[in-house]
Amino acid sequence: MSDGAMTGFGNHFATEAVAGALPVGRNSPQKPAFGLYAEQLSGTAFTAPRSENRRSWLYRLRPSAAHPPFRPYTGAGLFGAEAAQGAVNPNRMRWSPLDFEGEGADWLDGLATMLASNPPDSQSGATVHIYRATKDMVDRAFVSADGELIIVPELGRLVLLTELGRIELSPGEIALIPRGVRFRVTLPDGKARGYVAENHGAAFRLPDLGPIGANGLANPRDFETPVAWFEDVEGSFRLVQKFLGSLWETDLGHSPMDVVAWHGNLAPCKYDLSRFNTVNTVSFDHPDPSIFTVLTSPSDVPGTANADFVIFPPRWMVAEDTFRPPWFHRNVMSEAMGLITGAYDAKAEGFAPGALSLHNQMAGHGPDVASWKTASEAELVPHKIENTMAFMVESRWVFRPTQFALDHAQADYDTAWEGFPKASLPTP
Ligand SMILES: O=C(O)Cc1cc(O)ccc1O
Ligand SMILES: [Fe+2]
Repeated sequence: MSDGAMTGFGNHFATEAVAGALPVGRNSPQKPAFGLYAEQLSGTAFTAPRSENRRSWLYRLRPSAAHPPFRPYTGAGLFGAEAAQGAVNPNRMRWSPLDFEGEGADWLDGLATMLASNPPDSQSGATVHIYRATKDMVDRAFVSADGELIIVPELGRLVLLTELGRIELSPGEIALIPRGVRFRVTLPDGKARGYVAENHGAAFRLPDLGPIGANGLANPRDFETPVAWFEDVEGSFRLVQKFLGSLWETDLGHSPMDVVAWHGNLAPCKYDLSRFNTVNTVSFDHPDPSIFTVLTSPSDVPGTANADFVIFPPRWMVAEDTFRPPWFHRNVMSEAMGLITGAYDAKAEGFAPGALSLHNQMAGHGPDVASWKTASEAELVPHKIENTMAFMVESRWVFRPTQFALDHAQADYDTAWEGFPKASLPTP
């Protein structure tokens, strides 16, 4: 965070870029300072229980209501695409890192929707996108009415210029942008690729820690929310909104990042994944990956997430008499995975940084043959898995590949599990 940051997850923050802009003791004074406009941005129903309630008050140069009608936007051909038509096949799927093609695109036009689950108006499910960008978003902003966004850079830094502040984001960090927050993206390195997990359900929050206790995993104080920042830009400026999976555009004539002060607990933040306090076995067996949950979006079934954002960070492996990598499994939850850096301990080949994999509900998966062989024969001395960071979006809802995803999947992923020797029982 370049211009200062406020720490904590979901805290009630108060910040002003110009002294005196933030009203004291009330939200909506008759005449806000300097002629600013007060606006409430709600992330939950007004009547949501206090522990769930998320909203912020924004004090801006112009009301965000001031714009002409939205018209369809066709610039980002692969973004917002629906799931492919026809029956969803149950196959395990994997995608090599997507190329940077043609003339290049900014962050918005460079988004490709890969996996969609429930329609956004079901207020459940998650959508997984990949971005490839080589241009700054200059005179336009983006907003998703469909869900909050976890942005996961894999290649190149991003600057997220949001209504509520500036976030500088490097690979190894993630940003969380609430539903409805407008932003544009610039590329300090001129080139960027990464993932976006769009959550249509209940807002992400830190998971309960249960017997782990009061500390551990992602600690609240490591989340950083930017202080108020605004740009006073007039002239041609467009806003593209994602709404029910489709893209719409309107002309604003000014930058919507014109919020001079704000307060509340609905705000973007970032988190450095290297701050994650990884907890794991010190005896035997490979624990369930829920111990690596950074953020969770609960559903209406207790313990059954709408979506969990899980990471596989560097860690010591010390388990005795244990097959240490992920076991073979079939999961009632559906798993989309990406790799930010390094290698993943269950896949010796074919899963490079920038790749994506999908193991939907009940798909048999786990270590590939090479990883299984190595781990089955390894001497079980303490071993540190280093220089790696994979992540998983695990959901109770099946992920449906888009047509683009179906057309670009690796052809031979099933061979990852080809050639396991059969167990041989003792002769009776
Ligand atoms: O399938 C995967 O690679 C993800 C995963 C990792 C793990 O350690 C245990 C279960 C699981 O689904
Ligand atoms: Fe899995």
